[in-house]
Amino acid sequence: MMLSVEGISKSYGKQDVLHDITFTIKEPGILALVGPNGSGKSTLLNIIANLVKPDRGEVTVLGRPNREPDMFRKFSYMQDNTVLYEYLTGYDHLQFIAAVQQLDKDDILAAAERIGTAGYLDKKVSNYSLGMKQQLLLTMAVVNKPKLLILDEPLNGLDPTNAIKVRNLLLELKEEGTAILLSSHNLAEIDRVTGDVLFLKDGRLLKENLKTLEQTFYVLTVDDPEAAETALRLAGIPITEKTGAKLTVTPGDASINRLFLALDGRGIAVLDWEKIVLGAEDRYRALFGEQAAKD
Ligand SMILES: Nc1ncnc2c1ncn2[C@@H]1O[C@H](COP(=O)(O)OP(=O)(O)OP(=O)(O)O)[C@@H](O)[C@H]1O
Repeated sequence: MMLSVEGISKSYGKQDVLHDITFTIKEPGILALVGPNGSGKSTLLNIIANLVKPDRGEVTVLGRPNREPDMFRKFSYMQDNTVLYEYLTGYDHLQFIAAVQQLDKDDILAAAERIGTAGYLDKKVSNYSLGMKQQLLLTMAVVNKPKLLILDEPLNGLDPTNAIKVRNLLLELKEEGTAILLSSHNLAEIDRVTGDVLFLKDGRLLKENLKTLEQTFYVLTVDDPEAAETALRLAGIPITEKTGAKLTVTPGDASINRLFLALDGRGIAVLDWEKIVLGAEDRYRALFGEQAAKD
């Protein structure tokens, strides 16, 4: 078990920010945390990292309570850039972490090369752009090669080139056996790195796997829509919409082959077809509405 979050609740005064949040990460992979501004994403990540105390609930990291003093060695938490010191260099920041984590200079340089910060480590953070700060934070998070990596908005402020680099890095880390929990507002990027999404709504979690078959639709254009409707119903394949010659079907567990066979068996010709997989943004709109999607 990489991470277990069990019954976490947190209020600030009368405001119920998190209500009985429970989820686990059992194996290496990427899990995204999504919700509108102020929905409690940072509060939840801060609680997991033991920076904020919950009112109720337990967090265990790699099988041990997150409150144990040396737990900071086991996982990394990338917060926003307010944790950086403007008057120190990037190297100073990494040296501090290396001292605490008992790492050496080679570890620092390897992480800096990997993330692309090596060229400006000797500059003071006050001279960094938003994207450079973001990359330094990421270097600080990966330098100890953690098994569990928690990232709060890792793509903030990155230009497309660096966003692609970070995306590839996340996918590489996953392949190397890292479990990653990240919050992000960039739903298109989430679709590119994972289908596992936790949506935070009104203090409660909705766990979704966006790559499941319920998120997959086929839009078929057929020569005889009435006969096709009957054939698909008989085959137990649900039709969610019918407009003229176009049928939208959700085959569920049924394969696309079965769908074609059901039609072909009755001599119905499929003139055109399109596969549509709903992503994080579609699901976000359905849960939070159009307004929230513009946040
Ligand atoms: N220390 C605190 N004291 C009082 N209220 C707080 C505190 N920290 C957070 N809150 C409130 O809790 C709610 C959730 O805040 P949080 O920062 O966790 O949201 P978020 O989902 O990370 O938002 P964003 O996407 O804008 O970063 C907000 O209404 C915020 O005002």
